[in-house]
Amino acid sequence: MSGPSIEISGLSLALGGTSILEDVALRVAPGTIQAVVGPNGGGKSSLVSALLGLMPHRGTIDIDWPGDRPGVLAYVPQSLAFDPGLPMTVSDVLAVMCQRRPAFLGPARRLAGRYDQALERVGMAGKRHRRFGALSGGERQRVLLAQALIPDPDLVILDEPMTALDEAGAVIFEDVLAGFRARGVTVLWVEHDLGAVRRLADHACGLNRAVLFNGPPSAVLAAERLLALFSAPSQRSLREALS
Ligand SMILES: Nc1ncnc2c1ncn2[C@@H]1O[C@H](COP(=O)(O)OP(=O)(O)OP(=O)(O)O)[C@@H](O)[C@H]1O
Repeated sequence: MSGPSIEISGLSLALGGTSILEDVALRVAPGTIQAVVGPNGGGKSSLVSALLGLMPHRGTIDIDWPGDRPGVLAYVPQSLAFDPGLPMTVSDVLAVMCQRRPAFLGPARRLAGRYDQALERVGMAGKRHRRFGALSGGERQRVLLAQALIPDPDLVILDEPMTALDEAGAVIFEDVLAGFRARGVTVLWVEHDLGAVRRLADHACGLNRAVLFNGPPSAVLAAERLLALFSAPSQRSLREALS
């Protein structure tokens, strides 16, 4: 199965009485890599949470899977809230994130063989039995990326997956993304590295409470738009100014 399309319309979300997202509309075509860029606190992770069904919101999010059944979704979180003292191995963490059966029973048989393969893909071969809490930040990030490869996803949601990755890790990430593209996986990718977005995304959406722009990176990531996106005091007036 190839990836689904995503249609977000009229999405508004408030937290603690503060408006976080306002009337967000975004269409992601099947099998494309859609980046979401914007300033800290601009609502990118909140958009991801709404997409994952984790945050109450107004408006609609339609994921249109090809075929007659929903496909497989993988999610790479921005970070994992984790007590580094917990006696959990890399394998345990993969089991917690990739399967419904309790992690203490070990990996589901159907997935067990894929752990080593996924860890090797992200340059973590042989580290399956290491304590997760003892890994470096970049190594943990690689494990988070590896867990998204295990279920063979049709839709992948990445929330700042390059954070903490070194140069070799960034090359691996780019290769993983190329693999998703080749398989027709739909990717929604929150990212701060605008150079990577320019190189790798099909479309880039500028989000700061509202969508300020969306289109091919070469067309929309121009200096004046980025300045507006990252310094805007009033998003509504900017959106009008940019349209
Ligand atoms: N539970 C909450 N209650 C109140 N405000 C919240 C809550 N969670 C997030 N926020 C606020 O919502 C806003 C958007 O946060 P979000 O994490 O979506 O931004 P972001 O664009 O992903 O930022 P970053 O680039 O820093 O990761 C922030 O101002 C944040 O403080």
